[in-house]
Amino acid sequence: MVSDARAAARAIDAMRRGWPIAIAAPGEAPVTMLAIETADAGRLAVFGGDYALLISSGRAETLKLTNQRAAADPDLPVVIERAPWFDMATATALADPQLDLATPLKGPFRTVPVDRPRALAAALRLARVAGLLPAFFIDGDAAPEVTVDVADIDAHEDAVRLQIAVRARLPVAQAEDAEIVAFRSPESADEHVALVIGAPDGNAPLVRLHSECLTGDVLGSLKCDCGPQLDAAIAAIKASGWGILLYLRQEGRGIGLVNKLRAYALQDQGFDTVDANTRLGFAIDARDFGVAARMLKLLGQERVRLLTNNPAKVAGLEAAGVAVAERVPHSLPPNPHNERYLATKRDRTGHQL
Ligand SMILES: Nc1nc2c(ncn2[C@@H]2O[C@H](COP(=O)(O)OP(=O)(O)OP(=O)(O)O)[C@@H](O)[C@H]2O)c(=O)[nH]1
Ligand SMILES: [Zn+2]
Repeated sequence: MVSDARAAARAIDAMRRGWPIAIAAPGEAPVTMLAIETADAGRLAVFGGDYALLISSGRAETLKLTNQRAAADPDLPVVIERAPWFDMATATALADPQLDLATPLKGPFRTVPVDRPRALAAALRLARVAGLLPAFFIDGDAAPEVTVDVADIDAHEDAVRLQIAVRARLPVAQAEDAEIVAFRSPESADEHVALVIGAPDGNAPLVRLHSECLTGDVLGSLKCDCGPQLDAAIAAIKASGWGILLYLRQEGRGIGLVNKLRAYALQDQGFDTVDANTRLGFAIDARDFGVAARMLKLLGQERVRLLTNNPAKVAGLEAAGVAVAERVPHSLPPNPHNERYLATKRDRTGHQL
């Protein structure tokens, strides 16, 4: 099958509108699916058939529905066999952890062996990219709006076709001698940008990979350290002579704004940042730093000094062919609202604070 760069984008659009799609993987029968979050009783009736339910293994673990699996791996899907009493409310309770504590899950549910692992895992990835809860009705008889091949979904997430779209001078409050560079790829609507501060001086640039955080960067949220880290990164780069801030459109560590805010709502119920992601059915960190490496290479930089406390950022750049000559710590004083968040990063996600 010839890869169709637009197929994944069309499938994402269809899922967000509540339309059925199909995913095909080589050697597997195609899976027809309807995202639970955007479905309703009418759409489910049209989807019809003897549908089953698809959730991630992290979500299944939370619901104690694991498929004879030892450890939760968010990439491995779990399929729940159709029961005659299934309806929208049942599916919503499986998909959305908001009511886990308030309303105990009804059952019994029976999981069945996963017969099309690649297509089903790709569905969960596509839901994350679409910013939806990773949960689907599958195997209805409705005709899909679009059929997407797993190769198209891989291409959608691959930065290989990323290019510089435009460069312009952008004096900013902390650095008047800055230039903004915007990047685009044909597959993805994400427009990542780089802020190049100062002029190359022969030394490896001081680089910061900053993942988008609307609440912290724009609204001054005290729940995280993003806003102060952003300001301090620009100041540190300016003070170092020259360097590059990459502003990556990876809101919520790659799960999107709405899903991050769902995680915040779970944090209001007492779960920490790690458990909140797992309860939603996502990986703890869904980011791929290959895109950052590609941006640095397009800017001619294959050796950097990296401002971070996160070893995964160092490893991600190195794996994608950008040498990290030095890791420069980037910690800011905690406030009463983000103390626990920072402690969780240190204790559960390996941050070197
Ligand atoms: N899913 C989720 N994302 C969050 C939460 N709090 C902050 N974020 C996101 O985490 C990202 C911020 O991480 P960064 O500061 O880039 O990186 P880091 O992994 O903390 O590593 P450092 O380089 O050491 O700062 C942003 O995309 C935020 O939106 C949360 O509770 N849940
Ligand atoms: Zn933040």
